[in-house]
Amino acid sequence: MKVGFVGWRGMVGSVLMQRMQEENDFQGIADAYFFTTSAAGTAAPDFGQTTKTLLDAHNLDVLAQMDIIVTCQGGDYTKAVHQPLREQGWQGYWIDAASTLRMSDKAVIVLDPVNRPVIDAALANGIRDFVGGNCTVSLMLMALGGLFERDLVEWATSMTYQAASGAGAQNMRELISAMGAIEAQVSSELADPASAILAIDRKVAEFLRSDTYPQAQFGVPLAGSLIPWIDADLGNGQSKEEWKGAVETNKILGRSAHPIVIDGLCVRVGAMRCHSQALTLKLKQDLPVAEIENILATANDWVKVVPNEKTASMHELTPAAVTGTLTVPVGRIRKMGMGGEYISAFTVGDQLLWGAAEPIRRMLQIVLQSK
Ligand SMILES: NC(=O)C1=CN([C@@H]2O[C@H](COP(=O)(O)OP(=O)(O)OC[C@H]3O[C@@H](n4cnc5c(N)ncnc54)[C@H](OP(=O)(O)O)[C@@H]3O)[C@@H](O)[C@H]2O)C=CC1
Ligand SMILES: N[C@@H](CC(=O)OP(=O)(O)O)C(=O)O
Repeated sequence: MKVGFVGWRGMVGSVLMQRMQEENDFQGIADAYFFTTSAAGTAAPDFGQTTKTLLDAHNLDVLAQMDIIVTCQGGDYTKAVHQPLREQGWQGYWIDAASTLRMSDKAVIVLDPVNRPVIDAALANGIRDFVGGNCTVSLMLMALGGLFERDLVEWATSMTYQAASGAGAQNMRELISAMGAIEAQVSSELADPASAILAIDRKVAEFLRSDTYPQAQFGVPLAGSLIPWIDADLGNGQSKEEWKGAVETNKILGRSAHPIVIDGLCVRVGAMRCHSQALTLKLKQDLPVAEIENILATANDWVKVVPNEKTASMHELTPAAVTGTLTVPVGRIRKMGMGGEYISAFTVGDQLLWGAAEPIRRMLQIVLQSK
């Protein structure tokens, strides 16, 4: 099988390459090819493949020679290349991290620990386009998939705390720069234990509202603040990120015809690469918390139920604890005051791993093993 990689050096692509190396995935690929939109003909990364130069990612004739194309290049690239390639008769597998094709009837959203039967049925039916889900959706389903799998959820609402990485590499840099810039405003006052906290606070507030605060990427301050809107304004009061929560979840679960109501608010916070979300779920039954925890804990190999206690929650249920790992902890599970069917949950996950690269990596393995 000839496998072409596009977008391998971007943030998501780099995490994908890192994971493929960790899992020795390249050993199972007879022929790997690396593409570029900017530097065709220069040296390719060395993952043991025979072709050592980068190929032009816009050359349809070269792309058409691939059996599988894996792209983390982004939605504009998918828009420019996917349809023309299909129109010229290419029958290969297209595995994509971008959102462009997710809601297409000809594409499946992949998250195999949750929807392997949907993926297998699609492969059997000749589907060739497989797309990773929105990071927030994938992480929510990795955490709470057990309840959805057993059809126990009547409705769910999520309030998210999304990391800077979801907006891109430059946004992560801006967050760190802004953190440093805030500290620099008041470093002398901080060094003096006798300085007045309200004077420090006033200086920080002035800086947050000033033109010198670094905000070229986000447009407004993130460090020392938050941004209660992610992605496009759909014009109906909902953000596109919030819309994805419902449509993608139901598509992943293969129940778009009988959708579960899912809605919430998506908020950007000053975390680096872990998305967190607080959920309220109405279950169809009044189940004991221990049974709910057991259903969640046994749903896949990566979810980890954190006891609803202060110490465990503070140490195990945070971006600081989870970043860079494949573990998806879920905790703060308790019955809410509204009644026995209403439960709360809080979950954290690395949005570059299960939120982006890992479902793509695993889908490539599934296709390779199906041949
Ligand atoms: N960020 C996220 O959280 C998620 C992103 N996605 C999807 O993945 C797509 C890619 O996202 P992301 O990885 O953040 O994008 P990046 O901006 O990091 O990378 C995209 C491309 O930019 C080019 N590029 C230009 N300059 C550089 C540089 N200095 N370092 C690395 N690459 C550079 C590369 O293409 P070339 O080599 O051809 O020049 C690279 O493949 C998104 O558009 C989105 O569709 C999906 C889920 C989550
Ligand atoms: N929108 C997500 C990141 C992302 O890339 O999402 P999508 O793959 O659905 O475009 C965020 O900002 O956190």
